Amino acid sequence: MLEGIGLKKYYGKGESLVKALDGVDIEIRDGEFISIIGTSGSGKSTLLHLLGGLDNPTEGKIILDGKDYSKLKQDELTILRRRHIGFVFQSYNLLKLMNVYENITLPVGLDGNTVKKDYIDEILSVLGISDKKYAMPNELSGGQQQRVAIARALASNPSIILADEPTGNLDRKSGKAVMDLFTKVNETFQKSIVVISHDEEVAQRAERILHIEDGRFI
Ligand SMILES: Nc1ncnc2c1ncn2[C@@H]1O[C@H](COP(=O)(O)OP(=O)(O)OP(=O)(O)O)[C@@H](O)[C@H]1O
Repeated sequence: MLEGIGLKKYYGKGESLVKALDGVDIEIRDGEFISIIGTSGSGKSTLLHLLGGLDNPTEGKIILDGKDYSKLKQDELTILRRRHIGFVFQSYNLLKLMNVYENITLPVGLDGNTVKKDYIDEILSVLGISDKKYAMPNELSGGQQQRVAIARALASNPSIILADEPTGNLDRKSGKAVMDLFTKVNETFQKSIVVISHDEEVAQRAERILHIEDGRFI
C-alpha cells in the first residue's frame, strides 16, 4: 500500500554534504506492523517524513495506494496526507485550550468531514481513555496524552499510522502500554503501522523490524 523506491535524501553540499538517506527501498503492506530501528542520526525521521509526504526526496519516489507523491500538486498531497496517513510524534502536540474530544476531532472538521461520533467513542474505548473525553490536556499524564495523540491520528480513519519515537518521552511502563495499544489498533482497525525507535525492546513489538544505519537498511 505504501512504497518507497530508491529513496535518497541529501542535505548540504561539498564538504558539508550529509547523506541522510542513501538508497532505501521499502514496501509496507496493508495491515502490516513494522518498526524501523537505528541509532541517532541513522536517517529514521528523514525516512518517515518522506513516507508521510512531509518532505521531498532528493531522488526516488513514494507511492501510496497507487498515487505517486511527485505527480501530485501540493494541495493534492496535503489532502492525501490528511485522509490516508495518521501521524504520531514524540511530542504529543495537543492544543492546550481544547479538551480531549476537541483535540481528536479537530483535524476531521478541518477536512470538512462530519465526525463519526460512534467511531470516536470506539477509539477512546480501545485506547482506554473514555473517561477522559472531556478532560483538558494538562490534566493528563504523558502516557494518556500520547493515547489522545494516537486517537487523533486514527480519527480520520487513515490507512496507515506513521509514528516517530512515540514512546520517546515516556517511562518504560507507559511506553509499553502505548506499544500494546499500537498492537491493539493494528488488530482491531487493521491499520498499517510504522513505528520508529532507537529502543530494541520497543521495536521488537512489531511483526517486521527494519534496521537502518547511515541512511541504508542493513
Ligand atoms: N534539515 C537538515 N539539514 C541538514 N542535515 C539534516 C537535516 N535533517 C537531518 N539531517 C541530518 O541527516 C541525518 C539523519 O537525520 P535523522 O533525523 O533522519 O536521523 P534519526 O535517525 O531520526 O535520528 P534521531 O534518532 O536522533 O532523531 C543526520 O546526520 C542529521 O544531522
